[in-house]
Amino acid sequence: MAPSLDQRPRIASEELTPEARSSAPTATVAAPHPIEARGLVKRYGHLTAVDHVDITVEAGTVYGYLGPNGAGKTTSLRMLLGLIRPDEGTAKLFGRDPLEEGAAALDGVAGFVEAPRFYPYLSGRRNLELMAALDGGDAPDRIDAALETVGLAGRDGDKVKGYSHGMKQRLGIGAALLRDPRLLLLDEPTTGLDPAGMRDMRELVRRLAADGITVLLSSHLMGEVEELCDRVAIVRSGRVIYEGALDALLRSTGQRYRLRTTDDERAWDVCSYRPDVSDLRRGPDGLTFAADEEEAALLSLALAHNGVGVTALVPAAASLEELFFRFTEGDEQEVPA
Ligand SMILES: Nc1ncnc2c1ncn2[C@@H]1O[C@H](COP(=O)(O)OP(=O)(O)OP(=O)(O)O)[C@@H](O)[C@H]1O
Repeated sequence: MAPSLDQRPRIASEELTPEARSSAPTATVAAPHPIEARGLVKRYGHLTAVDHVDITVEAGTVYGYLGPNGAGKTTSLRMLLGLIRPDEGTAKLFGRDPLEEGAAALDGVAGFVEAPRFYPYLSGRRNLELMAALDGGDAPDRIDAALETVGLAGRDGDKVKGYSHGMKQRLGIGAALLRDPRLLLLDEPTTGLDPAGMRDMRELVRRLAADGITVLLSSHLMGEVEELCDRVAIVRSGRVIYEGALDALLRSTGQRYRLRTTDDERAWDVCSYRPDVSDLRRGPDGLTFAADEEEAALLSLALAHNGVGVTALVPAAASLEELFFRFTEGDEQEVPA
């Protein structure tokens, strides 16, 4: 069960005189963050899978932990949940370290790493009943609501072996909801789902976040993170190379334009010669570059002067996908501070 506000640390009243004690207002310390990890390191032989990672997830956010395959996302989540021991660093959930405090540190915390696992020959409901019995407390009373929330109320009597991958993922979230979580950790919850399954899962995460649950979502899908998350950490080779608000990241590249022309090769040359056009790139939709409005206007004249017809010149924010590839495959100096 979630710790009540009364269990939050206070200034010990024993340190005050009896008079002061009776008149002093009780000073409360700010509630600890849902996740606070400092300097996490995990090595496997010569490989440093997670390399001095700091993560702070504030209450009420949907936090994207984004990185390519093998970047160390699952290993980080395992350490956060106390499933494996870091070689260095600490991870605290609501101020408690799962390695030191065991199950008590996981009060109000739920989720799954890699894929949720169930007894295939039992029904979805029976699986949840067994888990609820393990969780204890009023978890059994939440089964119906959990099945309803994840859209399995009509299929709860079917054996899990007959569930689609998407249904199993949703049942995994249903199992997490039995714990009445304030924090959900989800490791690539849409991996392997078809587009409709992905849409349903995103919708579910959005609804849970709207209900006030803090979510840490690991993913290598930029669109998903862009759609769902307020804050992101981008990891590459075990290290966090960017951490911050998603909108700040998307704005960090300055004013950008997308340019389509009748002759992109020639347009590229014209753009390259202009000193006030920077960060020129080729994309699937023509060229993109950074410039101010005045320069964009001058550039359109220069293109016309060089016999290049402009079919589109529109302001465009850099997409997370563009930034992700730039950061995870390109030069690290490109990552904004
Ligand atoms: N138990 C282990 N023993 C040895 N190496 C491991 C172990 N677990 C993870 N690794 C390695 O650590 C690195 C990070 O793996 P991890 O699974 O955390 O990455 P990931 O970002 O979750 O990748 P993916 O998106 O593919 O799931 C990889 O190179 C992986 O091979």
